[in-house]
Amino acid sequence: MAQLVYVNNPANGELIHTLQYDSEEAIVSKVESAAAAFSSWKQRSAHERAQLLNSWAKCIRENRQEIGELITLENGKPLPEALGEVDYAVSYIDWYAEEAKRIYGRTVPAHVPNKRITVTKEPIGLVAAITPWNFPAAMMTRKAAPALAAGCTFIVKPAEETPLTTIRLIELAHSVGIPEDALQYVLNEGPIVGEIFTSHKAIRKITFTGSTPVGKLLMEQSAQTVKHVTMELGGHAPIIVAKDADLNVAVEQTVTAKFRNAGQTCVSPNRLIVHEEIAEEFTKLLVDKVQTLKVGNGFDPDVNVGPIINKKGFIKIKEQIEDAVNRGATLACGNGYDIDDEKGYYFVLPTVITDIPLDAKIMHEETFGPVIPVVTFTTLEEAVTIANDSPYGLAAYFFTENYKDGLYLSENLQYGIIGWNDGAPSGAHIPFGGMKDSGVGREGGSEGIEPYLETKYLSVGV
Ligand SMILES: NC(=O)C1=CN([C@@H]2O[C@H](COP(=O)(O)OP(=O)(O)OC[C@H]3O[C@@H](n4cnc5c(N)ncnc54)[C@H](OP(=O)(O)O)[C@@H]3O)[C@@H](O)[C@H]2O)C=CC1
Ligand SMILES: O=C(O)CCCCC(=O)O
Repeated sequence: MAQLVYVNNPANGELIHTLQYDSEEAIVSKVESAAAAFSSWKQRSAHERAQLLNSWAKCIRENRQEIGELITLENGKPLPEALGEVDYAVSYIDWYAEEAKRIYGRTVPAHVPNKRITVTKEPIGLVAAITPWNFPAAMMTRKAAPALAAGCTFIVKPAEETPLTTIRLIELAHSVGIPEDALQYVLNEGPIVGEIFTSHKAIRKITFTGSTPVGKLLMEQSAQTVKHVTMELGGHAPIIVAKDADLNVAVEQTVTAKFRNAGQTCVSPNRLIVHEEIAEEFTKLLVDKVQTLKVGNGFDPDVNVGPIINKKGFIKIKEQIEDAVNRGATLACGNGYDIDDEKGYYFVLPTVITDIPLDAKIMHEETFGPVIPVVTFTTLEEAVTIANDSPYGLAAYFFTENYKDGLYLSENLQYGIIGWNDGAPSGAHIPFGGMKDSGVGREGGSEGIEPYLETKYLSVGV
């Protein structure tokens, strides 16, 4: 009997759908058919690939409500956020449909008169993706759209918590004419699929979004077949609030950035580093705002913060809160859970922690939950030291009205994405990715198609 995948609603634990795992033989066979589809897909003109991507985007827009509801059902995020994710996911397809037409080569002046030198770009081949549950639509299109635009074929393993969104997006792609073999999904446990993807020679690139330990493992495994990799891994974003910051803007943007997706976002702020002279006022404004957030089922129109994806995620959050309290921290608001272990749902009240020592776990480990600690600083140098004291380097934010301080912070924060008076810097048109343990490579922007291309150099003697 084939093993089953049970997809449950994280807001109430109810079973939504049951799917069958692909056997290992079936996964290999899908990989091989996707590899075989490469020669014909890459021969389609860039304009034809772009047209097919545009048709896919149009079709997703026509089914926006259905996909949004699917995301809320299997991921738990509030429906308006899920619909926003559908728009965000489509924006990657729009962007790369256009970028498909701008894959330029160049001619190079030769060093001798009797040579002509050209450099061209070619699609890398079959790309395998492993995606997480926190943005089941956007993390898939952010990888599939540039791959298909470049002329690569694509196979994806979605997270076991949220496979339905991926499956539906792929069905829609096929319905508009993207060839079935060129865009496929597989279902099985992460380690099993990871092993097959990384060892199979036909796969030329692995693109992954997920935890840092799994990313490191995939990089190690990919070394055996010298695959290209893009790794979008964990984060531990600081927010620095300078004493001249517009506090209302800083609070508004902190709350939006922190509590979307119940804090389960790699660019979610994980530490607030606030100037000592404004810390009391800022914290009061923050706590007042956080206490207005309503936690519950994402289909309830009043709800702002949905459930935690699963028990493992909940335990990590609870341990970080308990560790902070054991070290003498104060819970300025929050401090509550609504969980049912038997049914399988886990809600965490939005929590602000103060009086916390710098060596507390939450100050160093990714939380992936609706909890944020506040620490204070005296000088900007000290704020930067605290902010950079992390193995991660994905996103950092700061709020200041002072131009010189802003330049100092943007130049000294060791992070790939910087938001200056901006808690929402993401977009299909910008390069998203991190430094240090947060990963390798960039997704989005003109940078996001390069990793799907090989460079070929032709020297002609004349
Ligand atoms: N950068 C980001 O955006 C994300 C960061 N995280 C961080 O990771 C923590 C744990 O979340 P979790 O979902 O367990 O993250 P994982 O990294 O374990 O899962 C992400 C994806 O990787 C797959 N996977 C797991 N193990 C392997 C493996 N050995 N080889 C190949 N693929 C694998 C998963 O498959 P399967 O579902 O089958 O296990 C899933 O599709 C979170 O609390 C958060 O801190 C998590 C998700 C996204
Ligand atoms: O959390 C992630 O996995 C990536 C963040 C996706 C949302 C964004 O692009 O801001």
